[in-house]
Amino acid sequence: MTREQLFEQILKKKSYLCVGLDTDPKKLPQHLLDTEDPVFEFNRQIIEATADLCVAYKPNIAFYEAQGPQGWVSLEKTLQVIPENIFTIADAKRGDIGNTSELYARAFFETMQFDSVTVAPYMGADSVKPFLVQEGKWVILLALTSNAGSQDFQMLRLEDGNEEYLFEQVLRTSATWATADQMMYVIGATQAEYVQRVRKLVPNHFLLVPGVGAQGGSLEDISRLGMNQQCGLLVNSARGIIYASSGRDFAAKAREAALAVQREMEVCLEQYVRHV
Ligand SMILES: O=c1ccn([C@@H]2O[C@H](COP(=O)(O)O)[C@@H](O)[C@H]2O)c(=O)[nH]1
Repeated sequence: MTREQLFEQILKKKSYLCVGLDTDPKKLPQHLLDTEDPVFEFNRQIIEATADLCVAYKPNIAFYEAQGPQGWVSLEKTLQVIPENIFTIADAKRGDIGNTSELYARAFFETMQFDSVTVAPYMGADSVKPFLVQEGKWVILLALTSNAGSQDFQMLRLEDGNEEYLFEQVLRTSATWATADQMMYVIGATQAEYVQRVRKLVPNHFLLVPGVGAQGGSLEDISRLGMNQQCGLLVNSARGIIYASSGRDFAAKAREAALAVQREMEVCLEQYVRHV
């Protein structure tokens, strides 16, 4: 999917919601446990209930890997039921020496047909570039994450005369590896106060923003400070949507939660994106 196609979907749905499919077998509604593949059945119903309200789905790969071979089967089946025009993100946080990264890229872009994969920047250019060779596929690079530990390295000040934060150096350097048509960045919703610094370095890139909902980040703040004229944001919520209810009504309640976010997004789009 291209940046323009993604923006078209955002305008059409008046939404930049990414639903996180962080499906924990321990949290599944009781009545699904008798089905052949409860994780898939849960995802299928969540997707059916939310597909018109979101523009992306982001399964966090940990939830599937932890289940062994059956987890990979559930993930593959889930990918098959995501409608074509919805952007898919493998939140896998990969990256290794070049030849290993090539195989990670093959795993997520060929064996499984994801549109994008999250990648850690710590090993540098040769660990990221193998994910950039396939047209239409995206790298989403970790830049300023939503967790408290982001302070440990990402917020270190560099003694380079500019006193930049390390995350700013990551943005500056990695922006030379790929254009805004192939690279996005993870910026936590809990980091809204730094988003203007991010936008100075990468004004046109899409930002994948986790951390609203369960982690307490503000959708309004991140939208006001982080939007560009093509929206430029995919805001993820997982637990706040998929676990809105643990009962038989889980899909209907997930829809209600997604709808509430989409309505807030519609207002933000009208306010902050000029040609909406
Ligand atoms: O900085 C980051 C990077 C990734 N995540 C992932 O996003 C979701 C958030 O889930 P919620 O339930 O909406 O909190 C999850 O998969 C994280 O691993 C992040 O939270 N922060």
